[in-house]
Amino acid sequence: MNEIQFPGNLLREMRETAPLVQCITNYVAMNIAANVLLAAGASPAMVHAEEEAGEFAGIAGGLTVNIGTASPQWIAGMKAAIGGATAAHRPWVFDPVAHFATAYRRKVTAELLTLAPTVIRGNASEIIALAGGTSSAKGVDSRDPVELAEKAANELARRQACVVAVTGTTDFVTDGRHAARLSGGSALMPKVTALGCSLTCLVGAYVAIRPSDPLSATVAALAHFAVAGERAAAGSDGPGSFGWRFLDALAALTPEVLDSEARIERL
Ligand SMILES: Nc1ncnc2c1ncn2[C@@H]1O[C@H](COP(=O)(O)OP(=O)(O)O)[C@@H](O)[C@H]1O
Ligand SMILES: Cc1ncsc1CCOP(=O)(O)O
Ligand SMILES: [Mg+2]
Repeated sequence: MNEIQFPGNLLREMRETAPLVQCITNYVAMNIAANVLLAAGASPAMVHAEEEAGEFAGIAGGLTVNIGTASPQWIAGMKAAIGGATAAHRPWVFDPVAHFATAYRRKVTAELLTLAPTVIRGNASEIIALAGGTSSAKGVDSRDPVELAEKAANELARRQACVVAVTGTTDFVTDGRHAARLSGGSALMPKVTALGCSLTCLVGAYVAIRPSDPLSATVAALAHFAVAGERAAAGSDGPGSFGWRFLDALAALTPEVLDSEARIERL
């Protein structure tokens, strides 16, 4: 048993405070991630230019950084934003999309990891490779089960002194001392592009609400996705209708239903 908080109170605060979240994500994800944050109750802003990203990070409650379609100018914007967030004592969340795929991605990932992310969120293949193991992935989609990534996640969390979230059929979250497994969601979720990237942005929103407890905040974000995903899948014909039903389900979810339907196993 551990101290991970129930997610309902955090969702209530999300709706009351609508935290401003600076999202530096990829071209594929920008629109869906902004809609996911609005549906959940947060206020997204996609601000990535080096000239303004650091300044903006000082007014945002949290920052998220995603290397899915990164290029040198974007990396400069990410580093400026992380510098601004760090100076303002704001949390930042890292999504290492397919970081193992090319030498360029490996280099920028190594650089960003030295800047002390508060949370790392990735799929199982990404987390296994980030911890130094061999993953089976070829691109942005995972080809490894989450269970295989749990040890890697714990090692990475201890090495980086941060929270690590691994997502897939089940999810696993750890800070290297306490951990949780979450079930729920739907097999339709990986059939809609950039839902993982959008989840990373939602982790940024919850961590903005609870910067002092990033483990509970990350669990709350994953629980919000898992319950909304399960509810949305119930009436869906396929990825298309799931996509809009999922946004509706994120918005309709109440703190009470979140607490009663979230399946969180505290480890
Ligand atoms: N087979 C599945 N069953 C239930 N939920 C899933 C499944 N695959 C992914 N998810 C959910 O989809 C969301 C995105 O996770 P994932 O697909 O692992 O990220 P990524 O898009 O970065 O690869 C998470 O909320 C995760 O729990
Ligand atoms: C398809 C694609 N290509 C580069 S980034 C990206 C989106 C990946 O999104 P996710 O990691 O959430 O599946
Ligand atoms: Mg991803």
